[in-house]
Amino acid sequence: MTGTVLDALAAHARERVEEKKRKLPLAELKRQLREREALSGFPFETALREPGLSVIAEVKKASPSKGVIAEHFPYLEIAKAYEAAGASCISVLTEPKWFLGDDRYLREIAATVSLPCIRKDFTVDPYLIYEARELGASAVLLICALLGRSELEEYLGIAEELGLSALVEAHDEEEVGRAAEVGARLIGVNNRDLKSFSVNMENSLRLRAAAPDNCIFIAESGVRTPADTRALRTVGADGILVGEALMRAENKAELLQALRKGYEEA
Ligand SMILES: O=P(O)(O)OC[C@@H](O)[C@@H](O)c1c[nH]c2ccccc12
Repeated sequence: MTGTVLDALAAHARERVEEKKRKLPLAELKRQLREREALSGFPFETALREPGLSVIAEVKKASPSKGVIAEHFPYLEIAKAYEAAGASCISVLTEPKWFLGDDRYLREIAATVSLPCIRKDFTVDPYLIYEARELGASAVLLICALLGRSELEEYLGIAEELGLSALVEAHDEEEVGRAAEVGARLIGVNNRDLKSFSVNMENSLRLRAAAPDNCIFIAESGVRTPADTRALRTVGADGILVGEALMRAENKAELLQALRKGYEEA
């Protein structure tokens, strides 16, 4: 992703938020949430704490780097297949322009499967966190490259208050340090460079040591093979976030099993 694409994604996310606020003001959204039963026990984090390789399986129709991944996109069937295959959690893209995501996909998937779901979007405003809760998510993504330290702290606090977990995404040493400083319990290192699109597994392998021992450490993007998960186990990673490889896999259970096996064998 060129600097401009990440900038454009963030700018478009801000526009989307303004439109959402016009349709349903934050005060009204908050009021709706107060009528809801509290979300307790941080189910997303709890699922990731299970022993063995944790797998966050992503429902993704397209991406800026790959274009359309799934022409035919039966999102509920895909989510159900992930659940049956033994995924720990599900990630659902809600960004509409570049990832062809939709809030509706998240709402329906969260209501259908029993796995905890993360809203995968460009969180540039607290509104998207409250809305994630309303859509049925139990976690949100916070991207360090888009948020300063004080925003990260504020957004983490809002998520916490709503009972949502936050996966804090970092791409380099400085960002991992920032995630740790603000007390992120779930840290994801993206193997995809948000500026150049290039994917390098070495990134998460190298940065494991920069994150606190006791955080849940997730390797994101480009994870495809048992050799990848074997290497990740060796450095002490807890889980993976996999989109494209699982989306394209005819037999999702088989791929998931192979990835787990690679991890167990390390
Ligand atoms: O399809 P992949 O290479 O397995 O990647 C999944 C996930 O890591 C990727 O979709 C992602 C990581 N961080 C993001 C931030 C926004 C949108 C998407 C992402």
